[in-house]
Amino acid sequence: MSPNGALSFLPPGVITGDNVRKLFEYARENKFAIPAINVTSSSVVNGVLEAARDIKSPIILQVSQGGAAFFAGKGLANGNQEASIAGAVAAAHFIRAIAPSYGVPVVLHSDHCAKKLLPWYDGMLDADEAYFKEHGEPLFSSHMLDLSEESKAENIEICEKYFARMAKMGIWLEMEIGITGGEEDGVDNTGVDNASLYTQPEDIYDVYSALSKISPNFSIAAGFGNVHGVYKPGNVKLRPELLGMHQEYTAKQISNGDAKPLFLVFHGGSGSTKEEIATAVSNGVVKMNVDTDTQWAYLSGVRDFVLKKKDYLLTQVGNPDGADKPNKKYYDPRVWVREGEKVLAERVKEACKDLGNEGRC
Ligand SMILES: O=C(CO)COP(=O)(O)O
Ligand SMILES: O=C[C@H](O)COP(=O)(O)O
Ligand SMILES: [Zn+2]
Ligand SMILES: [Zn+2]
Repeated sequence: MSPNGALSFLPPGVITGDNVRKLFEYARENKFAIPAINVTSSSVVNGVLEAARDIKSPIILQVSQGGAAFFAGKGLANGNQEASIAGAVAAAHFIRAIAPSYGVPVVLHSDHCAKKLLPWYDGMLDADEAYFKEHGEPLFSSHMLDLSEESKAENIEICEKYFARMAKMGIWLEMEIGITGGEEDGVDNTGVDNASLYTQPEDIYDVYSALSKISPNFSIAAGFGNVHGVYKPGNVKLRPELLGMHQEYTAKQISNGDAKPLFLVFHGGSGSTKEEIATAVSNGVVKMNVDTDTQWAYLSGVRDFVLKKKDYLLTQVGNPDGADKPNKKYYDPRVWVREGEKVLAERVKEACKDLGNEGRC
């Protein structure tokens, strides 16, 4: 652990621009990483922020396209990504309003955006530009483009186009090359050929070389066997040691003395072993995404409460303490939703500890 307050140069609340790069540089130098937790409601946001505050950890909150639509409300039409745009913007404003109260730096990010979802991305960038006009910084800290299903040339070309627009506001870009298995935003990659789950060092260098001409503020989600979700151990193996090879290859090409020039992102963090996580971090992973395990944690808290208090939850009035006893204090969402938040917060703390992110600010 670094001395308390090592990241005190960062303000509490949502950080953008150079501050995001400084955070990732500091993490890469000091061999730790920051978990990125998918948030789908204000309750999930609060549970994650509470955990980060309690153990003095910087934190990344991210919305997926589906998670953003949920934030806006599943009752809204989303045919043209309107709910995903409105929900992402609403989540961002909520997080911006509340994050300073928790006293830790927060990176506000959007998750996978495949080619067919670019209208969602455009909507978020419009919101960034409007916010930038008024406040001199973007609404979000960073966004992810995931063109990993397209050809490498098209992937890089679309990234360059968007990154030029983002760089004007100092927005960080996370891009993906090599496919994450499992499922994301309804894109089913469960049957994808194993070889495409492991990104090649030459491909990473091509990305680095194109994007570094625009701005240093980008990271690469390289496939090293990553899979979204938690499954029985199968035939795909996580190989975080490959990331060291990527660093070496790019370092050799640019030969400027920088041994670890890449900022790398670990997708599919749920279900990974402590050892896999540590190896990834030692090879320059600065961000690890965790969704499935935090979903499970939240559910576990609610489920255990409901099962334990079942006899207080079957009728509005009447429980083991008396036929006339009201059950309001058990079915109030502030009681049972809170139980989900508590277990979620513990899982977030575990992710921070696994990544060496505890006590950093
Ligand atoms: O990579 C993720 C989000 O982009 C999260 O993956 P898991 O759900 O496997 O943790
Ligand atoms: O892409 C993976 C994340 O876990 C987001 O999942 P989601 O698309 O179901 O919200
Ligand atoms: Zn992907
Ligand atoms: Zn992912």
